[in-house]
Amino acid sequence: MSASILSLRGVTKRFGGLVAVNSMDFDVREHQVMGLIGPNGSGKSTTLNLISGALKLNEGEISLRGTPISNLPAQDIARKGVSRTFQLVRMLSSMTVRENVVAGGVYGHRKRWGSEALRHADSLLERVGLSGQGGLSVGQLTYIDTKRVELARTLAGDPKVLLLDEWLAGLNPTELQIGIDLIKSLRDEGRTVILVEHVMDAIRSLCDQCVVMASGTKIAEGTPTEVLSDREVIRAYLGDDDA
Ligand SMILES: Nc1ncnc2c1ncn2[C@@H]1O[C@H](COP(=O)(O)OP(=O)(O)OP(=O)(O)O)[C@@H](O)[C@H]1O
Repeated sequence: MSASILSLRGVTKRFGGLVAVNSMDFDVREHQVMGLIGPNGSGKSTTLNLISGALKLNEGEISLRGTPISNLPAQDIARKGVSRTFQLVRMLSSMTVRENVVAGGVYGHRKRWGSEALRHADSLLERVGLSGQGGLSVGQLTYIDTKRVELARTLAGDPKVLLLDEWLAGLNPTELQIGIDLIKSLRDEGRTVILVEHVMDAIRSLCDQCVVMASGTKIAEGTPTEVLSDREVIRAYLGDDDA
């Protein structure tokens, strides 16, 4: 079994009186895909924001290979190899697709400059299915293609731990299969992936482990088959009447 690369212990985030993330504990093992799932508003995106440093914890600790990272600014966490995509894609509209990908590497784990950065951006665009599209303005892209660019941007800094926030949402069945295969290939090349996802087919076929949240708290942990047959998880998704 692979070693733990990322650990959360007692991680708590409050927004005023609301406890969005309540004493979360879990470990993510190296080279695995971990699914963070749960009903709307259960605290999944907030947890990703705490890992990436976009939000600061109220209590607890997050460590990367045993070294605490939760007190670091977001760009330092990215430099250590933890990067994320956003649920609402954030593109720099004055730049081309290729320039957006290059910009994504600026705070990354591995930096490239000049022609090397441009070549690397083109190879990432090819990888996400946007071969030859680097010169387009981002305004010319379809929704799906902006998501592809978002992933290429995140990969530009060579992250070891990739945080995907509903990256597969809104894809049609053909695109979904391509997206699933792409995430599998990222794991196969040695990256660790944490994905927040509502698409259950993707959870089943991609995740080695899942953590299920409800109202900010971890209610189950295990393989997709284990957690998706857990009574408390079914109750959290369907409500008491339907469980
Ligand atoms: N910046 C914020 N300020 C105040 N409350 C917030 C903030 N961000 C999130 N929340 C609240 O924290 C709770 C958890 O939200 P979060 O977005 O983490 O849930 P989620 O599981 O990712 O939901 P979804 O699946 O709908 O994206 C919700 O009640 C949400 O309204």
